[in-house]
Amino acid sequence: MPLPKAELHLHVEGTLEPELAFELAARNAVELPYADTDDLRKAYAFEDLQSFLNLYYELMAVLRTERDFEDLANAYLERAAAQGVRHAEIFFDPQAHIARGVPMGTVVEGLWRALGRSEDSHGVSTQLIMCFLRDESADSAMETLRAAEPYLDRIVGVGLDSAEVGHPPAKFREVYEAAAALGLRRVAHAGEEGPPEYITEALDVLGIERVDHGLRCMEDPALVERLVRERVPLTLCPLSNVRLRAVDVLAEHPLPAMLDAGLLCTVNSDDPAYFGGYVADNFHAVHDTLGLSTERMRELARNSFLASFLDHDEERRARYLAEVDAYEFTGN
Ligand SMILES: Nc1ncnc2[nH]cnc12
Ligand SMILES: [Zn+2]
Repeated sequence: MPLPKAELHLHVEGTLEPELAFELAARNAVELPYADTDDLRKAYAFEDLQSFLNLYYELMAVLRTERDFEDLANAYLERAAAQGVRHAEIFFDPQAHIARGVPMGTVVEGLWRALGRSEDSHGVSTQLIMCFLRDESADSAMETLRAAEPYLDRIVGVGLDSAEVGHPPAKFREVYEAAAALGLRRVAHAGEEGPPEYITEALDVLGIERVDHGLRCMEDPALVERLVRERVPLTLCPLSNVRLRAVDVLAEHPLPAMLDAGLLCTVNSDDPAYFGGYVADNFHAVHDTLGLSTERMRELARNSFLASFLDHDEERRARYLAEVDAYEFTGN
């Protein structure tokens, strides 16, 4: 039995496995510029975030109907359950779909067909976080927020993703203010490829409660001190960092130093279909390669529930934490 955990940094579109991409392409008569799944997998050699994003957006062309989004989310939830995930806070990128003529309602209703029965079918509780694409305009983000208003009972918060460098958080001040006024929780990718200043800006200007990635905070000791003092969670994605070359090799990942510094770190999979592993694979990789003790692994699992947006259901959070505390490690 895998260690119980929450997954807090997961792009549902990044769970599109090559086999499902081809199945959906056939279903929707979409032509993919790859001969087969092996040929597609050869394209998974990324140089940086942008080279990954190019493929990530290209493959989304196969997602067209509610059923497609339902199948995508169900496939993820089934895998996540097998990896010990008890709770998942799932990102989606509506602008990337709306731009292709797929309305917000199709995306949210489709995802909800899977998420709404996930507890019964997979034993995984879920929440949805709508991300804005930071390389699109602030006006486009605001329009997207307005388009989401009929679905806010299904969306717990907003996030910010896509190409980071050159798109500082402050561009989205108004849209984050509007999101807060609607009662939405706020997170943002910061410090993945971008500088530590983007992390500070996302905290101060956007009022975020969690930092997605946040890797580069380690370049700024005063920022680390602040993140520790304010108990701001970081959603780290170690295998993603290797594949997108934010770190050279996993053995050089700063996670052990971040934990030693007292940061509230969590481990997540980001875009598992593209980066060679789901969340338990990330846990195993950091355990095996970075030599983290079982107590550190338990801390990571505890952190995932402490950092989750389960504030409306503290009883559930306590139940999940008790499961982590009772977990007996066998082998690794
Ligand atoms: N790792 C990542 N960083 C920024 N945007 C993303 N969109 C999907 N995955 C992403
Ligand atoms: Zn991400």
